[in-house]
Amino acid sequence: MPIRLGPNQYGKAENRVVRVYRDTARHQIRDLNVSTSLRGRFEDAHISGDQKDVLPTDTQKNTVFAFAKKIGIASVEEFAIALADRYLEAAPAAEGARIGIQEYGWDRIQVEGAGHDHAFVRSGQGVRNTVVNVDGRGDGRVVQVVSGIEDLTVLKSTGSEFHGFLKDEYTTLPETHDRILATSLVARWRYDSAAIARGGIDWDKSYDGIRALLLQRFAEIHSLALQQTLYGMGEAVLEEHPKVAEVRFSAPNKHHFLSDLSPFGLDNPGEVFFAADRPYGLIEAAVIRDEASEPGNAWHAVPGFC
Ligand SMILES: O=c1[nH]c(=O)c2[nH]c(=O)[nH]c2[nH]1
Repeated sequence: MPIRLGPNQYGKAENRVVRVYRDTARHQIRDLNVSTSLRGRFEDAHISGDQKDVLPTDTQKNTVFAFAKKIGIASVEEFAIALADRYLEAAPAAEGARIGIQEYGWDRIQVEGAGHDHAFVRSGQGVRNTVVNVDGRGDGRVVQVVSGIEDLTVLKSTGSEFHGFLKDEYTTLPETHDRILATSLVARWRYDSAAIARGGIDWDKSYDGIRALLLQRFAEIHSLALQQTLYGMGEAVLEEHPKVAEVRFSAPNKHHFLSDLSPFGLDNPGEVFFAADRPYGLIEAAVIRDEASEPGNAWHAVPGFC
């Protein structure tokens, strides 16, 4: 029976590494969840069981911690690219490496109006992430970076409408000119591969700017649908960040239904809502620059995006 090995990759998932910078009394920390994967010519490992080409996942884990000390974590993107390059150097059978990182933010605890030197509180608004794919080695290698934010829960209590939609015999949804709009946003943006190759991207600054812009546009756009809000947010990112080639969103529409208080003789002009858990609308969209570079493997194994 003709049978062959299909797509495969292997690595160490969810290495939780915390790097403390303690060169001065004012410490800094970076708190990461790093998942590594190698892909390439690994048929022997699967078919005959010969592991000569396999750089163990344990070694991949050790490299994450050793690199956190040796090169530090300037940004999740830089750290991921350095790890990918290292694995490709160490494992000749590997043709590509994928490094996914989530970063948990920590704010300084405020004590008497000042941020404490070494006590932190987890920042609660969205988890930064990146997925880096490197194919090949040396000058000809292709580096793709998709960075983003997840679990960014936002709500506006007005400035959102939904009407004029298609109706059939099963439609019961009332049209509304004033509703709550809320979502737990996942946004990912792909950097142009040519811009990455030229270098000089300030990854942390770019992340901070895009995050702030997404929030600003969510607040400012008078929404006619979550779809239109997402498009407007993506458009703003592409306009202000020339090194970004495309933005993709996955946004659950966290429905807030007006509670019917009429049985109790009470009116309810948009004041009391039932926050439904499920089902939820799931709105997903990509906003793409016309002359964007080809994505190549950029979206490799990034689930949840159309
Ligand atoms: O912003 C929305 N988009 C939809 O597609 C949709 N569908 C729905 O029932 N409510 C909403 N809201």
